[in-house]
Amino acid sequence: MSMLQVESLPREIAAKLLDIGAVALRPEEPFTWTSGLKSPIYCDNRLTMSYPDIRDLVAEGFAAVIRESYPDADVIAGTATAGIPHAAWVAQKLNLPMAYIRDKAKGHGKQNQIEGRIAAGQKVVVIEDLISTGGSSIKAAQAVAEAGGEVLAVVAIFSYQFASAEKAFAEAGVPLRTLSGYSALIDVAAERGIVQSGQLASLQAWREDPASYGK
Ligand SMILES: O=P(O)(O)OC[C@H]1O[C@H](OP(=O)(O)OP(=O)(O)O)[C@H](O)[C@@H]1O
Ligand SMILES: O=C(O)c1cc(=O)[nH]c(=O)[nH]1
Repeated sequence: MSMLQVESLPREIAAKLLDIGAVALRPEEPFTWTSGLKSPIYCDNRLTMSYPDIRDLVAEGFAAVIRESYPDADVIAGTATAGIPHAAWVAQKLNLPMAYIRDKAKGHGKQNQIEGRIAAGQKVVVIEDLISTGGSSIKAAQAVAEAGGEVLAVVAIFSYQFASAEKAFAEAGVPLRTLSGYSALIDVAAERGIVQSGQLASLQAWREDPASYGK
């Protein structure tokens, strides 16, 4: 692949998500998110698994961020389920151990929440596919901390960049880095004529107050 330009990743990844139909707009029948919020948009980053060039672009992006900002990471830990494959690809690129974090401990077997090894004191980068409220990945980071790991950051493919999510990460003391996000997505979608200028204001207003949408 050609030289990776981290600065151009937000638009590049947003364009790829649009290319593969990962972004669905459905204002007439809002999606229900994992947090319970209703949304006119759903971004299915799981589809990137099916495209080797796109999943490799994502893995290169993650690897570049980790090499640059978290070079002393000991473990790459994916959030279950959608973060797991991306964690595996970047751990392989960086030749680092990998683990994954379930949303809750198993009710049988070893009753683990974390699978794989995270030893006390190890520095961990958590890989997530997408940040809406941030609730899932903050919970995952807290599980790592309870296991004795030191969370260096959550690094995600995409964030809706809600102010409330940024506040939640700040309050939890968990640094967040993302490869792409809603602003880049809306810019590229507008340039392509996928969203019309008349829809931009309502998409912007939705992002400023997502909790009120559909109420
Ligand atoms: O920032 P949040 O508000 O927590 O939302 C984002 C989370 O929601 C999705 O997971 P989902 O619960 O759909 O499960 P999956 O990863 O197993 O598909 C996504 O993969 C993130 O983990
Ligand atoms: O918040 C969620 O559940 C969510 C939103 C979204 O756009 N994509 C996704 O996979 N999950």
